[in-house]
Amino acid sequence: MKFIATPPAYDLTYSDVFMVPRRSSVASRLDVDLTSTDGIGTTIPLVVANMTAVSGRRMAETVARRGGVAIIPQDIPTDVVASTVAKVKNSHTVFDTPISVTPHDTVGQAISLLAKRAHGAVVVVQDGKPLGLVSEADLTGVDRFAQVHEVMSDDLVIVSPDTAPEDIFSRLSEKHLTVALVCEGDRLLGVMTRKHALRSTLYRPAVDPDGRLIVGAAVGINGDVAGRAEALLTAGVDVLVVDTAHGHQDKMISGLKAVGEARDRFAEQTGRRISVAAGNVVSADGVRELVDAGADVIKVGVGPGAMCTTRMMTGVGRPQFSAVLECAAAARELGKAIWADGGVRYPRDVALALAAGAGSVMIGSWFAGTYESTGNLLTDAEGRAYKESFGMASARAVKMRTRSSSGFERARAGLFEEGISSSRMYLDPERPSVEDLIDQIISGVRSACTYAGAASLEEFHRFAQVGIQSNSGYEEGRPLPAGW
Ligand SMILES: NC(=O)C1=CN([C@@H]2O[C@H](COP(=O)(O)OP(=O)(O)OC[C@H]3O[C@@H](n4cnc5c(N)ncnc54)[C@H](OP(=O)(O)O)[C@@H]3O)[C@@H](O)[C@H]2O)C=CC1
Ligand SMILES: Nc1nc2c(ncn2[C@@H]2O[C@H](COP(=O)(O)O)[C@@H](O)[C@H]2O)c(=O)[nH]1
Ligand SMILES: [K+]
Repeated sequence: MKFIATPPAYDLTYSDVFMVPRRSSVASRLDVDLTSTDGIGTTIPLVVANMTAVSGRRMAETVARRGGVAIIPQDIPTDVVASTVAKVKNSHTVFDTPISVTPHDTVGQAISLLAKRAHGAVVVVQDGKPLGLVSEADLTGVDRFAQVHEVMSDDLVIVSPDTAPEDIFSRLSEKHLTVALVCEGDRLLGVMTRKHALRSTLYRPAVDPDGRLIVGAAVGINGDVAGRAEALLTAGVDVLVVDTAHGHQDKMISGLKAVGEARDRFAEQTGRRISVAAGNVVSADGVRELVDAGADVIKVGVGPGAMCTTRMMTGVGRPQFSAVLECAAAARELGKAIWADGGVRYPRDVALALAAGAGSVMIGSWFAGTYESTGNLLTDAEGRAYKESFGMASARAVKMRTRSSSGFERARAGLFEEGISSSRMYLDPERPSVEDLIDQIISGVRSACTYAGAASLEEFHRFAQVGIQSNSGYEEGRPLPAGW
């Protein structure tokens, strides 16, 4: 990446910068390969942040199906992470996991399950065999105690797993239906919507050497760090993340070394070396020390996160574009990669982080407002759907994390909060699913690459030309849907 003019002496955020197009020989946005350069195995450069309000099983399987990876947070007990990993590994790599009810379940039960998936349908199944489908329209205005077989539709599109996505799309379009049931014999394997059919030709799932979806998990720097790392490796995680607010500290370095040793033992036993990510830091020195202590990927970002109050509480942190640029260069010199963690609100921010040299971009709060995040779907007084989100250093998260300590210690730890305990992340009615957000981000990034003449992320980083803009420069780029 190069600046088109001498950069200023102060640090820059994503909003401070823009990219200038270059002559391109990349004929189509579909010709851009977005495989991450971080070596984790993702086919798009997106990582879901290890935040309790964001990253769980549904998020993990959905994102991995499109080529990214989710990190299960450090506050989730190890046995729960193990069962989450097992479920993700058992999920189909192409078809979405259905929600099913039996014919005699109630309409109320079906309604409560609908919001668990973005595809908007519940399959009525008896003895493993699908009998019908219920969608929101079938359930609206019906007595909650009615049984689903009374309202279900039995006009179904049933396809075998080897049906081409184009065929599934056409069969659904002909019948004006949204969801196809994918069955092997009588057995329901999964579901595919028209949009899923399109997506399955645009994305490649992120899979492990056995062809199963990948998922990561985090470990903090307190307690039995090596013990948790060993248990997570045994559970089958594909990436381990050693995570704390101030990653450039002694306890991180010793914890990271212990995790690296556990990883190496696991590699000796199984022949598979799992990558370790660690952070957060915002300086080249921090990167070098964490690489030295055994990290393959360095997590970069102090203070940019949407739930994060660190900069306002402490004055500490660094504008994220400059942090990513410096840390990516330091990691690259050592043959390692970084993740740009936090502060991403638009596809342009993802593109700029990749231009600055990030291997992948970590997103938390933006994905909190989706069907797939962990929280329950709530509605406000105006009927708008939202999920509750909170920071991992908020008093709420600290209380959870210190649940085994005394009441006194928990209360004292709660005083050191550096995050928001409760915020509403509204679902975008146009893009309520994390897959919709991924579509938007990835189309933006593909396009950014072709403007730079890049057919891969490595080329994008090499070719990108970046300028500095004023506030009015940024404002000029914003759409004005309501006129002026
Ligand atoms: N990227 C970011 O900007 C930030 C991210 N977070 C996220 O919040 C989560 C919790 O992280 P964390 O608060 O580190 O909690 P942890 O539970 O991981 O504990 C952090 C440990 O580091 C010690 N420590 C020393 N200096 C600091 C410091 N300046 N800030 C925090 N801890 C310090 C703490 O001791 P003691 O409590 O005795 O001081 C404690 O033992 C993580 O997921 C992290 O990524 C949190 C803040 C900033
Ligand atoms: N200072 C804090 N940082 C936090 C907290 N919870 C999460 N985080 C960091 O934010 C990113 C995600 O950023 P986002 O803008 O996409 O939401 C996450 O990975 C952490 O590094 C917190 O409570 N305080
Ligand atoms: K912030």
